[in-house]
Amino acid sequence: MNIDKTPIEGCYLIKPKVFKDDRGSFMETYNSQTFTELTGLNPKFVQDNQSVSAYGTVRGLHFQEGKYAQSKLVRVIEGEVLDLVVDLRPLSKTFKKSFSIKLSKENNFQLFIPRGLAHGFSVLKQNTIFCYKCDNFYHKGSERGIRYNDPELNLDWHLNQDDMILSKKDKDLPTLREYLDDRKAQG
Ligand SMILES: Cc1cn([C@H]2C[C@H](O)[C@@H](COP(=O)(O)OP(=O)(O)O[C@H]3O[C@@H](C)C(=O)[C@@H](O)[C@H]3O)O2)c(=O)[nH]c1=O
Repeated sequence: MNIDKTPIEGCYLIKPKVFKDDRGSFMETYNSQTFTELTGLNPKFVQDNQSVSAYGTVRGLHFQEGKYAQSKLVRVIEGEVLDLVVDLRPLSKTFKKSFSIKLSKENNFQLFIPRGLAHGFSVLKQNTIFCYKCDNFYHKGSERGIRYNDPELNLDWHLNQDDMILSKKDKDLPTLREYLDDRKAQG
């Protein structure tokens, strides 16, 4: 397993070692010991999620706030996505910066997303299966988000606007500016 730093502090790209033989292949999809050795982090994952999406789906940008903030370890087991994070930690050197990477069944890449980042992905192949571990439980009241087409972030989802499929909830999310103003007002 290789772990590469990304431009966003605490966000790592993980490339599992795949063993191939006549039967097929094998890989460790998570090893807490190796993960801690290579990153210095020790997340305690408590929830595993899976979504299936049609080509053109955009999910995000999502995060949970406060005591329900989540780190996530995300991967694709069928199909391909463009996975995208935005740093929302005000004290971070990369505050408001984004990073994206293609995750696919073929490359087996995983992205570790620390708490304090917004996360989303666009689906580049039909019936993509997206799996992820979270180190905190789902808590509806702590869910927050930023609109996928935020004018300030100007994110490239690698999709034509006409092909995009979004939930009503995601279409109605606030812009980054609206979210940050709201966060400031709440103290
Ligand atoms: C995220 C989540 C949703 N749900 C329910 C709520 C809702 O009825 C249904 C679908 O939820 P959503 O539309 O929020 O699903 P989705 O848009 O796939 O949400 C996910 O998006 C990606 C980008 C993330 O980063 C995740 O953390 C998560 O927010 O599933 C749970 O029961 N548990 C969960 O952990």
